Amino acid sequence: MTKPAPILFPKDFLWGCATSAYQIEGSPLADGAGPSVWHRFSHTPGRVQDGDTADVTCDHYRRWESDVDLMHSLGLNSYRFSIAWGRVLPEGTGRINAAGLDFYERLVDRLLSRGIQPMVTLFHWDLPAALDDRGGWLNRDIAQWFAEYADVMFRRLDDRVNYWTTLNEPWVVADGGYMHGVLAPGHRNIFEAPRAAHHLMMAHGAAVQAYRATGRNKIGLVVNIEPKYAASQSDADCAATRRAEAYMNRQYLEPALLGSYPEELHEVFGEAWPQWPAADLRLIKQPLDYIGVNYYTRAVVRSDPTSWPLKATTVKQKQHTHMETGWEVYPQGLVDTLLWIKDQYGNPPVYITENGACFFDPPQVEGPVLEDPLRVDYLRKHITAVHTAMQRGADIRGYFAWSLFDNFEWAFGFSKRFGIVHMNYETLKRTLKSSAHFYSKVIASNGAAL
Ligand SMILES: N=[N+]=NCCCCNC(=O)[C@@H]1[C@H]2[C@H](O)[C@@H](O)[C@H](O)[C@@H](CO)[C@@H]12
Repeated sequence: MTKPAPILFPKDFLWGCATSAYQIEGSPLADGAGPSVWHRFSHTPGRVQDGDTADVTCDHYRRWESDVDLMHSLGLNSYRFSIAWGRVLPEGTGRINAAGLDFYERLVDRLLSRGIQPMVTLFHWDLPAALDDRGGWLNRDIAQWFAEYADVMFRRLDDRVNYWTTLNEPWVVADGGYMHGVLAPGHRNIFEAPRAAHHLMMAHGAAVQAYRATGRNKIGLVVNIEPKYAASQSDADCAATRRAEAYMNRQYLEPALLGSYPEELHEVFGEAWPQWPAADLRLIKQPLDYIGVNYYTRAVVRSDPTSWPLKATTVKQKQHTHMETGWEVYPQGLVDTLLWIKDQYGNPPVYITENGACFFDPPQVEGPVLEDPLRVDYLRKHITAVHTAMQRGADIRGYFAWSLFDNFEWAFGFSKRFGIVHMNYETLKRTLKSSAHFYSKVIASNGAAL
């Protein structure tokens, strides 16, 4: 029996971790920063589990130098983070806050000095509250507001940042923030959700268009993809699965890549689905250098006429492990997702911009390392899935584990831990988990340690 050939990734493959500003920085109002909708939302009683806020969280705003050194010690060759729009433009447009720009410039310079490539996300959900007061994602003008902010960042950092992302997961903002009201800004309105989604994508297009005027590097869009599998071959279950796939996975990819929306959205939104001007879709469909895919789990879907608005519901797969969020662990779903993108959208360059899991970590035991075997197994199987898809022709350029640290998990507060590094929120001590050591070995061996 010959040993299987060792898994090896390309020499220039990006190996990183991902975070976002509101989730790790803390000090949301320091040095002239303007509040975001998430600062407002987390300070609104009842919105976030246990009343948690990100006023401190990982205190990365003050500990960023040693945090970059920690990334370097793990052997990361890239790091995906986001800019807090309100630190740079406290009112969202107009006046620039120099201290905010300086923070991100210093962070980028330190990353580069440690041989770590920054991948910078311009919007990771923390919209300036001042813009929400002007309608936020419901105001068509936001496309220009976002392009203005993006241009400020391009002009300051494009000489050092090689990878830009406009938006992180527009689906979560539209679905959580406007359809179901469980995320900032907390609206529950089927007429608002498609408009917010559309204006998010117009903002994406306007920022890419602005980038092409001066930019010299790469820019893309990050979407969360959750592959949908019909619970049965019945017409009802197959139709429900198509609706779910259109609503979550195609509603953002297809205007960006094809300049059109899936037909199923008319059925999903009914009278709430507007007739968008063709010029809007032309703005959204800007040539991209890559697609970022955030993958966590899959969904097995059946028809459910009582479920709003999809008339579809997820069928729990009790035979598989689940995370603390209730998400099924299903590595094959990542292979299927990457091959679906390859086959449906012309094999665009893809980065896995987020992949990770939150399990109930064992209580912190004394000692240098926290054991988290379930997360090691999750990462091993999903990184192997990436390699499998690459061997079958998918053009994957990098992988970012979510997340570097345990951090503020939105409406879950601090109750969910996705980090490969444990965060003690009282002492702010960072402690490597065994998943950090595992990931470090995978990077050092370029995959052979899987
Ligand atoms: N049902 N369900 N299925 C899965 C749908 C996942 C949608 N949420 C995400 O992808 C968020 C992404 C976000 O970027 C990050 O800021 C979050 O911390 C992680 C972890 O939550 C993930």
